[in-house]
Amino acid sequence: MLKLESVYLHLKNGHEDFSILEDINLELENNKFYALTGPNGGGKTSLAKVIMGIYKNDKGRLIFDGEDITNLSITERAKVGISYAFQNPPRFKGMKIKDLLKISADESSLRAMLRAVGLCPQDYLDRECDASLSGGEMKRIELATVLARPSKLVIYDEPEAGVDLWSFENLLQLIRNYHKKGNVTSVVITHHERVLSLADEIILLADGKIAERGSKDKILPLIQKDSRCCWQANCGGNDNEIECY
Ligand SMILES: Nc1ncnc2c1ncn2[C@@H]1O[C@H](COP(=O)(O)OP(=O)(O)OP(=O)(O)O)[C@@H](O)[C@H]1O
Repeated sequence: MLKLESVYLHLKNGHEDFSILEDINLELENNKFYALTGPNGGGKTSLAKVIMGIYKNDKGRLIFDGEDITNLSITERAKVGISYAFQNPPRFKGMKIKDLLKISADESSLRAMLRAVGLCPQDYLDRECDASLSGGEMKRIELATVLARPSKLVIYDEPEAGVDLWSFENLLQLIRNYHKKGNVTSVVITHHERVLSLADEIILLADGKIAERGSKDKILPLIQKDSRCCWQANCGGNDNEIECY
């Protein structure tokens, strides 16, 4: 359903150019539940943003259901059925939560959408989507908007981030139920073992490259051995110098 062919991404920070993704070749199958994991900074969010069209890849092609979507905008990709739930959902000062929800669903279902993610409609519908919402509240509201619309591919970027442990299992159940309705491919970017254990397949992304893919039993031991997933405190150099090694 989605095929990435030799995808590269560079990003500029000031005058410096950084290679973020390198020669990504990846095929996702219809109706499968994937976990995308790997070390911090490995490129998971960047890959999700390339698929959603938020970042434009420098080289390579993206094929979705047989159609070349490489040059489609974010809106056009949303229209063909690709959805992305951000790691840090954007805030919209001046916009009420009910207006954000109305983008995905009709007025009659707004209350049910909020209840489904464990928020009381009376407390939230008229609040603004601004910085006054906690990180976990904003994650739930965004999940509600994503799950309210039909998608063929949904990428959830660290749905566990900022969500309390009591609620996370319920949110995960919502994601699973949406997946089980069928005709949808789910990709959950995660560091959470519980999510890894539910996935049909785990994809390990490290250093901007697909390092491995397979079952939890195959991937978890590899992460412990992969030098790119190591703790970098001993990178050489001394604390008064910039250069290491
Ligand atoms: N605008 C940018 N300019 C330069 N480097 C960037 C930019 N945006 C991201 N990066 C770098 O790209 C790399 C990949 O970042 P990304 O957020 O995709 O990683 P990640 O695997 O999602 O990490 P995490 O597990 O911490 O969420 C990181 O080293 C990050 O510092």
